Amino acid sequence: MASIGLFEASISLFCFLIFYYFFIKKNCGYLLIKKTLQSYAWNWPVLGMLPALFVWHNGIDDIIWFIEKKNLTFLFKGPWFTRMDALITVDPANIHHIFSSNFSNYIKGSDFNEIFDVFGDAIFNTDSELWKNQRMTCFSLFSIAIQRKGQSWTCRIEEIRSQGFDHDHSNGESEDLLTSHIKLDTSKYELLKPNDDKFLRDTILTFIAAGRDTISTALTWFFGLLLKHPYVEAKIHQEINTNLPKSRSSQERPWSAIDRKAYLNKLVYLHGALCEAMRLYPPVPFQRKSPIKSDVLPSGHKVDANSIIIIPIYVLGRMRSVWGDDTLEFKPERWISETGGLRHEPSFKFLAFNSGPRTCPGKHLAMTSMKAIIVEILQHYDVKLIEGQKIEPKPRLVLQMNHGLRVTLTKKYSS
Ligand code: HEM
Repeated sequence: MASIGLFEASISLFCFLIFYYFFIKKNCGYLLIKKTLQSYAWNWPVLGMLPALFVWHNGIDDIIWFIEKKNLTFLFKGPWFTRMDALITVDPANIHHIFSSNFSNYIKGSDFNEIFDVFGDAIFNTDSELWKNQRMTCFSLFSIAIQRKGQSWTCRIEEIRSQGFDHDHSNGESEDLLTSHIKLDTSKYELLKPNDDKFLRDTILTFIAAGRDTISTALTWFFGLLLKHPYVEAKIHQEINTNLPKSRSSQERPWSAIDRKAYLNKLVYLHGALCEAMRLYPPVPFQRKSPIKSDVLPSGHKVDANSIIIIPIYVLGRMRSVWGDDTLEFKPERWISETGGLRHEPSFKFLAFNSGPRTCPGKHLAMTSMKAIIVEILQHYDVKLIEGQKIEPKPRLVLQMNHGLRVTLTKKYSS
C-alpha cells in the first residue's frame, strides 16, 4: 500500500515539475507563477500543497509573507499518503485558546513523545497526571536550584544513595536538582520513580537540554543583534554603569545573591533587549499541539481530534498585524513603557517561554542568568563582530545560528 502511494506521488511530482517548467514557467513567467502559487498554495491531487514549497524560493520569508496574507492561520495539506496535514497558526487569540483557556484539550500527543523519546517520560515529553506530578516537583525544587551556585550535575546517584546527602541545610547550602529528585517524597508524587535510574537520567537530561541550549542560543542571537546596533549597546553600557552599586565598582566586597538580583532587576533596558532578541529569534522556534476532542478555534477554524496544530513562534515574532510595521526591526524600546518600566506583553503574543500552565518553569532563572552573563561580558571585554560572516538561523528544535557567531574579545584592563 505504502509503495503504491509513493509511486503515485512520484508520478504526480514528475507531472507537476513538467507542467511547471515547460508550461507555466515558460508561458506565464516566473514571477506570475510564484505569485499565483503563493496566493493560493494549491491543494494538488495526491501531492497536496507540497509543490508550493518548490516555489517558496526565499524559504521562511515566503512562508512569513504567506501566513500574514492568510490572516495568521491556514491549513497545510500534505501529500495524501502521509500524515502531514497541519493547521498552522500564529493568531494570538488561537494561541491563548490552545495554551490557556482550553488547555486540557490540547496535548503534545503520542507522535511528539515518539520523536523526542530521548527524553523518556520526563516533564518535557509527558501529558496529563504524570506531567502534573513533575510540574509540581519542578516548582518546589526550582527555588532550591536557584539558590545553589556553581554546583555541577555530576553523576552522583550511587554516592548519594549509599552515603546519603547532607540533609542539614542550616548552613544555607541547598541541594542540586539530581539529589532533590533522588530524595523525592513518593507519597506526594506517586507517579514519579526516584529509585529508577532511567527516570533520573531522563529528568536530568531534560533539564540540561532545556536550560543549556536555550540560554546559549538566546545569548548568541542577543550578541549578534547587539553588535549590529551600537546605539543599543551604548544604552546598555550606560544602564549598567548608572545602576552599578559603588561598592561593586571599587571591588570592595563580593556580591551577595540579594545584591546581585536587586541590581539585575534594575536593568530594564537590558531586559527589554533580551526579550526583543527572543521575539525575533525564539530559542524554541515552534510548538506542536494536538486536540483530544474536536474544537473550533477563535479564528473560526475547525480542528479534528488528533489533528496536528503547529505554532511557528519564529513567524509569530515577524507578523506585522501582531507587532506593527516595524516588526522586523530590533527595537528594545518596544518593551519599555512610557514611565520607563517594563512594558508587559502577554505570553500568547510573546511565546518564547511558552504560555499557560506549561509556561517554562526556568523563565526567571534564565532571564537572571542571561542578564548576569551579559553584564559580566560587557563590563570586562570589548566585543566586536568579525566582518563578512553570514548570520542566519539553522531551523532545528533549538534555533541555533547556522555558522555560529564569530567575535573578537579584548580584555578591558581598566575594569
Ligand atoms: C532562554 C532560556 C529558555 C527558553 C527560551 C525556554 C523556553 C521554553 C519553552 C518554549 C518551553 C516549552 C517547551 C514545550 O513544551 O515544547 C520550555 C519548557 C521547559 N523549560 Fe524552558 N526555556 C529556557 C530556559 C530554561 C531553564 C534555564 C530551565 C531549567 C533549568 C528550563 C526548564 C524547562 C522545563 C523543565 C520545561 C518543561 C515544562 C513543561 O513541560 O511543563 N528552561 N522552556
